Amino acid sequence: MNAVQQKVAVLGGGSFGTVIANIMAEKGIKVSQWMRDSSRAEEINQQHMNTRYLPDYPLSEDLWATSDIELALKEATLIFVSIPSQSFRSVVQLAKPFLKAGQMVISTTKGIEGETFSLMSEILKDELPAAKVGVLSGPNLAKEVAKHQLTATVISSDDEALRTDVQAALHQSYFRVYASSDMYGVELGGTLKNIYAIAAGLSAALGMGENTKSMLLTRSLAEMSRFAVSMGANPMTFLGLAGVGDLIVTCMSPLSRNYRVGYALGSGENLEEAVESLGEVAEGVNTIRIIKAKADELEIYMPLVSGLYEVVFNGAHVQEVVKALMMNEQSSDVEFVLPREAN
Ligand SMILES: NC(=O)C1=CN([C@@H]2O[C@H](COP(=O)(O)OP(=O)(O)OC[C@H]3O[C@@H](n4cnc5c(N)ncnc54)[C@H](OP(=O)(O)O)[C@@H]3O)[C@@H](O)[C@H]2O)C=CC1
Ligand SMILES: O=C(CO)COP(=O)(O)O
Repeated sequence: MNAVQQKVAVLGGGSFGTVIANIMAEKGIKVSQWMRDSSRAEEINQQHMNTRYLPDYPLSEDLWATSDIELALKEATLIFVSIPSQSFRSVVQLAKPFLKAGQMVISTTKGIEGETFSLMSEILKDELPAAKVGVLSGPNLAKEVAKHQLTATVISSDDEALRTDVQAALHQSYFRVYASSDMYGVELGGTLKNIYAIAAGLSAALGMGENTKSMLLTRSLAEMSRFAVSMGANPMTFLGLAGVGDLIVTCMSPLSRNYRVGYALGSGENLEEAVESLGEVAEGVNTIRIIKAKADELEIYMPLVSGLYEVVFNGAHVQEVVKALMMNEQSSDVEFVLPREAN
């Protein structure tokens, strides 16, 4: 089907759901955006704004929002789910009675379900066994996309038709969509980098230099790819937009909510205050806890995650943790070239 003839539904009324829906509405695709708050849906329909999540960014007059999930999903062939990981499964369950076999359902969520250690694609497969599943992830700060800053992302799926349909639906003069078949790697890239964005924000608040930033980013990439490979992902995925690309943007931009939580912690706020003052989702906070538990269980070496966990949840002093990290046994640079054990 021609992209413009598709009917698309986006589940989620936050910053990312809104920009994704808006990209497609701007190019004439029929889009319905579902959100639980009917007054916000009215605001999008009448004022063409989402002032809670994207203040100051005018939206397409063709973007239509509703709080009626059945209506939103009616006749939709492509469905994006842009809901924080903690509520993702419950929203998919809400949508389930209105979905048909063979529909394409794509997660844009960068998090893990703690109780089951499921990525969002796994929740989709679990809840909707007859759907075609994909994930969209990459360096995509919602507020920059809303301003039409030139941006690229990745669509990953085993299903070639899904990849090409999403590329066609989202391609814009300011938005490019690259394809991947490593769904697990793409999804883990987007999820894990949130942890290191908290570490980067924290270090920025403490005045780290450029050498330190570079070391932190590169060792974060080493650690996240080590974890992902031990879970079955392809390390080459981490060279792409969904790996190093998303790590760079999230660790360097104060627009990142995870970076902002880290910055607030480094400026002396406690975790509760930092999350409260943000007022939006920062997936990395839960992800630290979930990944730390998994790394301990599987004995995966993740010194940055362990150190950050101590600082964020156990009140350890950053300087002490940093000193211990720096004095650790020296190791291999790229362990896919020189294995750590061989050093
Ligand atoms: N923002 C960004 O730059 C990007 C975000 N992402 C990812 O997209 C996902 C969504 O993030 P984002 O849109 O930014 O989040 P926001 O915090 O901006 O918005 C969250 C949205 O989810 C809704 N929501 C939460 N729980 C429920 C529920 N139980 N039922 C219905 N709606 C619910 C909220 O509704 P309500 O307002 O009523 O509470 C709100 O509309 C995250 O995993 C994030 O990592 C990915 C790329 C970029
Ligand atoms: O994933 C993002 C950019 O790609 C958004 O990051 P935050 O959730 O930290 O704002």
